[in-house]
Amino acid sequence: MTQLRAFRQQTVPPWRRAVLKVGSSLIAADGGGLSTRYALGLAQFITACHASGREIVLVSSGAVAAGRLLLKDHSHEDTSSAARQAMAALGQTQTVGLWQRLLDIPLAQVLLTHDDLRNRRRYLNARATLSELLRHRVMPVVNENDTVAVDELTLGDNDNLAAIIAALVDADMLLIATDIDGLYTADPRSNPEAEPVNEVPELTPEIMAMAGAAGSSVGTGGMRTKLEAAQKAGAAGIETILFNGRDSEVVSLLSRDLLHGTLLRTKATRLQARKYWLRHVPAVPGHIEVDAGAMRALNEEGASLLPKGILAAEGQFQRGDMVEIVGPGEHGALQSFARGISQYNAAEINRIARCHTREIKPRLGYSFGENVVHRDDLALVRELDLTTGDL
Ligand SMILES: Nc1ncnc2c1ncn2[C@@H]1O[C@H](COP(=O)(O)OP(=O)(O)O)[C@@H](O)[C@H]1O
Ligand SMILES: N[C@@H](CCC(=O)OP(=O)(O)O)C(=O)O
Repeated sequence: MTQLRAFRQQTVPPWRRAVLKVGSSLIAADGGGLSTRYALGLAQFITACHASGREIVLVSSGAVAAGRLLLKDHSHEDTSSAARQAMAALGQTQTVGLWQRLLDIPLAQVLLTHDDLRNRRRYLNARATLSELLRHRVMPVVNENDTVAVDELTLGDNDNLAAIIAALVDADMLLIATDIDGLYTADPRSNPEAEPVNEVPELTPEIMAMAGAAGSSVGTGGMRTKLEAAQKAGAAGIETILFNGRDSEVVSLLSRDLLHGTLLRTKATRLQARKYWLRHVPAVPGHIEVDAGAMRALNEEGASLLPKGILAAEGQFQRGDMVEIVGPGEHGALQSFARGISQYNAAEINRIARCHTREIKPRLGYSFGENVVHRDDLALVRELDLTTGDL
């Protein structure tokens, strides 16, 4: 490739929690199996972030590329789903092993499919697991569960998965490490005139049209899936940066929040994005009725809803459903004052209503946590300007 114009240096917006996506091209460079060559610099970056109290969820590709060499009769031509899935299963342990060797941080392997994340209950379960891991300062290492995800494997879409995970864990930033310096106005591998794009204020169709396919034999989605990921993250109010994980200087500068790459901004704020979502997810029939104390705590103190303040649940809703929350209104009538995602189904709520949180487990035999509706999943009617509040 001829010499391209360099990206200018810019400052990375402040962040505390980020999803770092590392492409196959970085940990298993073209056909050669796993290698520490580029992973080492990225591991140093992760270590520096961890040491400064930042949290990283690592979305690491590379299982197929790593597994390919380990299959006895490995053949680059054998691209059947079953062969790629076998490679992925074999390569996955190697990939996590590689990161564990390079990092003195406890790692937890998390394998997910897009289907899992479309299912509300599994989405909540994944979110609870990831936040518990982060709370314990364990770094989740996420990949697609290739063994069962045929579509995803053909699409090879860890970029989009990383964006969904960023929204799931409420990250401040999505960091995508790849084998090229950033976004160019065209694929520089076929267009030597391509210009670097340092900053994208908004992902317009013109920007999306700049993206071409993958550049290496192991990478899959190319720039297109990275821009799609930035779009998804942006809709959730999360900004994305694209940088070259092969360039040790670029990676080391990133530890000092200096970027040589592309910053993809978003106009949505995190709060707006969440409120938008809470406003647009339809509530299921039914509600949770709370007492005056809980109503006040939710309305005035920004509290989560605990079982203690709940009087009853009405309807047949499931864990993960969006439900109305009602409390005492004027003249003894019930008033709908909030809505949120319930962590328990209606029957479970009726068994734990009025209880102290420590009673949840003894009563149900299990627990999905102390909050029936977490503050992050709750919007007050007055914030949403939804209705007059009448049921
Ligand atoms: N407009 C563009 N700007 C930069 N890279 C592009 C562009 N269009 C396509 N590409 C290609 O996308 C590749 C990165 O994607 P990919 O190979 O899937 O990597 P990864 O394994 O990191 O996901 C680059 O190497 C480059 O050839
Ligand atoms: N899940 C697959 C690859 C998925 C993928 O998106 O790959 P890449 O384009 O290199 O990020 C694997 O681990 O090999």
